[in-house]
Amino acid sequence: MLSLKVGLLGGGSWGTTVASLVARNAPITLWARNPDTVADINQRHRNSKYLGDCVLPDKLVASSDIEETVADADVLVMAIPSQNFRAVLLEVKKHLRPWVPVLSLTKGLELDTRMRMTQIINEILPGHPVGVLTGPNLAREIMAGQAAASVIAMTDKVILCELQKLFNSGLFRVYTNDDVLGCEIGGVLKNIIAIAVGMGDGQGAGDNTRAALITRGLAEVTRLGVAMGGRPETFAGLAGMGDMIATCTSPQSRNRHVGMELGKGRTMEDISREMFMVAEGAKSAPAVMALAEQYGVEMPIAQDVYRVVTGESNALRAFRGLLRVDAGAEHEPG
Ligand SMILES: NC(=O)C1=CN([C@@H]2O[C@H](COP(=O)(O)OP(=O)(O)OC[C@H]3O[C@@H](n4cnc5c(N)ncnc54)[C@H](O)[C@@H]3O)[C@@H](O)[C@H]2O)C=CC1
Ligand SMILES: O=C(CO)COP(=O)(O)O
Repeated sequence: MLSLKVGLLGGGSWGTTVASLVARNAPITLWARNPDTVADINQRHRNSKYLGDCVLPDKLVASSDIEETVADADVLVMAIPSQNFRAVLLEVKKHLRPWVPVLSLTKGLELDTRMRMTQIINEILPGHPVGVLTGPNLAREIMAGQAAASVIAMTDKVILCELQKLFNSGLFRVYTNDDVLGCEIGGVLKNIIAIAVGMGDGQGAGDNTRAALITRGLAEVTRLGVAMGGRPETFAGLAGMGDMIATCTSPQSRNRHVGMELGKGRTMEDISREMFMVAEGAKSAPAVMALAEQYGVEMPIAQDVYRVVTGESNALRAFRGLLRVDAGAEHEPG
């Protein structure tokens, strides 16, 4: 057991899953804003709302007191959806000790500012080492004890290796990477492509179509990621291709689910009304398109997803539109 104390904020599916992984290696407190979730975790070792009947480790302690969770933490982990991330971090700032590493699990951009979560952390908590944990990691599968791999990215190599030990276990292999931007943006952008794939699947598209969308989707994700400063090989790794495959093909993915429902002709408003979990791709799409414009990168698939989630177009038209885009050289020079 490591002696580092971990505070994790966010009592949803992924926050609870990662807290359960860490509980094997180090003492951890999970902060959830909903007192029923806190009671469920502490008394029944379940998070029934988000993870059904999955049994959580006895050692996992939950709290509804953010100060208690953060004040003596040696490491802070953020599992708060992107549009609420800043507000929670501002609350944290009052209680966190200096230099404590802060790790984001969140796969979205802040809509108003187009900022990545690590940029928000740097702005609000300057001086704290900042990183991300990301990869093909569907929460329920991991809770069911299935093997998975992930990437932890941070520029400080010494802290990175210490943090790797917190999350790594037999069935959850954690690799290290120093390309924070590439890993983080890979996790954001694959959600948009998963919506596109869902839109196709919802209309009964075939396996060839799905493979084409995933592959061409990865090409445009890589173009934007590299233009922003990420490394090409990151997008061929777990945080890029790996997460793209898992999210675009799994019935467990919330982003793909949103796409499927759009593909069946439903509106975003209708779909959101029924969902209590976050689908980050739908929220981040406008910020992604703004970044594509800023960096002068063409993203025809993301552009169509953007038009559909904002109600400017519908899934059927989007698909036809994609087929009309001229097919150029597969690999652009440069
Ligand atoms: N579920 C998964 O398999 C994975 C999710 N992620 C990412 O992790 C992040 C969190 O996702 P999930 O836990 O799955 O979402 P979720 O929808 O299951 O849960 C979100 C949680 O955040 C809490 N929350 C929202 N706003 C809050 C606020 N202002 N203060 C306190 N708590 C607040 C909600 O109460 C809820 O407990 C997302 O960015 C997602 O893309 C990453 C990898 C896997
Ligand atoms: O990020 C994820 C898997 O790696 C989870 O994807 P969804 O948010 O689409 O469920």
